[in-house]
Amino acid sequence: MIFLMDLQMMLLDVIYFILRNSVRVVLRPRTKPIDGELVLITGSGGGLGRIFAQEFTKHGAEVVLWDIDSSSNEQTAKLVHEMGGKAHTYKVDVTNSEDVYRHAELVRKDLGRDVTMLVNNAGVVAGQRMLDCPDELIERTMKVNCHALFWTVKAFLPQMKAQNHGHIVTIASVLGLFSTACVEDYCASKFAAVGFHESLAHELLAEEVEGVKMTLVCPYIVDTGMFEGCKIREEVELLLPPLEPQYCVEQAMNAILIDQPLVCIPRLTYLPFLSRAILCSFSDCCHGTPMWLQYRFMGSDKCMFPFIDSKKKQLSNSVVKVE
Ligand SMILES: NC(=O)C1=CN([C@@H]2O[C@H](COP(=O)(O)OP(=O)(O)OC[C@H]3O[C@@H](n4cnc5c(N)ncnc54)[C@H](OP(=O)(O)O)[C@@H]3O)[C@@H](O)[C@H]2O)C=CC1
Ligand SMILES: CC1=C(/C=C/C(C)=C/C=C/C(C)=C/C=O)C(C)(C)CCC1
Repeated sequence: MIFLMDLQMMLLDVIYFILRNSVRVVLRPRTKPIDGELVLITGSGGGLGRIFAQEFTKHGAEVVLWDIDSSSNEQTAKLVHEMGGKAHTYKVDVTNSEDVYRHAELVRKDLGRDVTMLVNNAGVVAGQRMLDCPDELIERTMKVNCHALFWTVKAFLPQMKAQNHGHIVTIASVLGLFSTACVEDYCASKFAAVGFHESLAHELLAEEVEGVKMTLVCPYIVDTGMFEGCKIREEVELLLPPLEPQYCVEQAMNAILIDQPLVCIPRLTYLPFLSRAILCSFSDCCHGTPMWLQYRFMGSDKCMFPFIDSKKKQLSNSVVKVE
């Protein structure tokens, strides 16, 4: 009897949730104020990380900038200062747990308060065919894109939980939701990042920690140079051009400010995610199956080939320069 009542309650809650979210799509919910929040951004020395620093500053937050490269990170801080914002830079290798814990303590001491929002943005890709790729490069991708999430969350979540206030943002990728050829290291690490993020979100819900929010950001190709050369069929590219970095960050900020749990950018990329869930089990990744036919039609089966070639060229140019 209790089971049936619980089932009925659950179904009513699901219907209420779907209706509420349908209304939210039309009438955008109010954004939360973040002035006064202390936002830590990893990989802030360039690309999306730098723009996140500027956008959080626009909204009145104070930013802590962690990057492995000090000079590009100082550049980001300079841009923030020019906007009248407050930025604090630290040279941190997020793959090194000791380095992360030590710098987390240092931030707490230097600023006299806790980080309230964490944006895990640092990311890398090997850009080589798996069988040609040195083991260290594969390991680096796993460490930066996945292991680092454990270290930073372990460093900052306890205070967020203690104050029942905070927000954890994971910059994953659409390649954490569906995959393509020749980016095995990247897809493995981003699928792992998605799994990590989702499990943590479940943990906070199960523990009824309502004040700590989580947002998973899954962008399509962004024009930052990281995936230079990656190309799908021209006609499809008209519908799905690479994203402008500023647009990508603005969309992510909108999602963060309304506590949205997941955002795929652009929205059209929810479709391949859904189509994978419906059409594909792993065994469907074979010649002639619906998934593969779609990939081939859209040129997404070989979209990374020109990217790998351009990385190879970059590598051989830098070797020639060193010689
Ligand atoms: N560009 C794209 O097409 C897409 C990117 N993404 C994701 O968005 C995020 C940002 O990407 P994007 O801005 O394009 O990439 P960038 O390469 O421009 O920026 C990444 C930053 O992370 C830093 N970084 C790398 N390793 C470490 C480390 N061990 N410790 C601390 N910092 C580190 C880099 O420093 P350095 O330059 O010195 O290596 C760099 O400043 C990544 O997670 C990426 O996977 C998601 C979807 C699409
Ligand atoms: C696979 C695939 C597509 C192409 C996806 C590409 C090219 C994604 C690139 C993403 C990157 C570079 C993410 C970085 O984090 C389409 C056309 C959407 C159709 C469905 C299947």
